[in-house]
This record gives sequence, C-alpha cells and structure tokens, in this order.
Amino acid sequence: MNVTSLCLCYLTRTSDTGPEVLLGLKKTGFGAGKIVGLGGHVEPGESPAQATVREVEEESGIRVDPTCLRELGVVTFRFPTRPAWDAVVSVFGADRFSGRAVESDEIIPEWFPFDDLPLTKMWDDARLWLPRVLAGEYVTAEISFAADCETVAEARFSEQAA
Ligand SMILES: Nc1ncnc2c1[nH]c(=O)n2[C@H]1C[C@H](O)[C@@H](COP(=O)(O)OP(=O)(O)OP(=O)(O)O)O1
Repeated sequence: MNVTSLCLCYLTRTSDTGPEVLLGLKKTGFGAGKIVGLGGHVEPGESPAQATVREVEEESGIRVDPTCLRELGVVTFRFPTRPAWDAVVSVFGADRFSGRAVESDEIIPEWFPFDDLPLTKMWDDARLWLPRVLAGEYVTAEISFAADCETVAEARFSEQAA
C-alpha cells in the first residue's frame, strides 16, 4: 500500500520583537484542536511543492510563489496501531509571500514567536523537530507513535542533507 504523502509549510517573518512563524488552530479533520503548520495532502499529479502552494492559500489566503519555497526536511510518521495513518511529510518554509493570513474553514492562523512556540498544543513530535527546522537545520526524521496515536514512542533522526 502507498504511504500517504502530505506537506507542511512554515511561513516566517521578522516582527519588531523577533522572528515569527505562522501556525494555526486546526478546526476540522485529522488533528482537529491542535495547533499545526499549514499543509495537507499531496493530491495525485501534484508535486509536494505544488501541494504546499495550494494548501497554504486554501488554509490561510496567503499566496506563495513555488520558487520561494525552501525544502526544510522530510518527516515520516508511523502509527503502529493505525497504519492507515502512516504518512511521509515534505516540509517547506518561505519568508516571501503575499497577502495577510485569514481564517479558513480548516484553520485559524496565528503568528508565534520562535522563542514562544505553542509546543504543548501541537502534535507531540513537533517539540522534537520544529525548533530545529526554524533554526535552519534540514531534518530527516522517522517518528513512531505509541498505541494512543498521540504520544511519540520513538524518534530517529538521520544526518541526510537536502
Ligand atoms: N504528527 C504530526 N506532526 C505535525 N504535523 C502533522 C502530523 N501529522 C500530520 O498529519 N501533520 C500535518 C501534515 C499535514 O499538513 C496535516 C494533515 O493534513 P490534512 O489536514 O488531513 O489534509 P488536508 O488535505 O488539509 O485535508 P483534506 O481536505 O484532505 O481532508 O497535518
């Protein structure tokens, strides 16, 4: 069976008080109630970058030119008790984009300072790698969740560069 292909995008900006990243409260579907990065499924015929541009606009109204996307890593999620949820996530970032973040059917967007990320309200794995990608590190990771599908049981990082 093919593993689901997802994308995530961390838009960043510099405010008067320092660097910030755009996250958002997921209103519906997988991960509802958590604060997440913008993103979603890579549809058939799309590249991960094309899916990222589409998902960012659908979820926040912000437009990103594909040439402005930076590859930040690839994270594989494994759910041993729910293998249908297994996914490979292509992670991108961009600091050039147009428009202002607005609420959509899926997400209530919010900018967070790099030094005050809402990690306890995010997927449990985010604390392990989001600060690293925001610090400029390319991350290749495989995350296995415990039986509760919420808690990280094991996280393996490899040194593979972009
Ligand atoms: N564990 C973990 N940490 C961080 N981020 C994520 C996960 N698991 C995840 O699925 N995600 C991210 C990856 C994706 O960006 C979204 C999930 O995509 P989803 O919202 O289900 O996909 P959409 O295409 O927007 O939804 P549909 O419209 O297809 O229902 O969360």
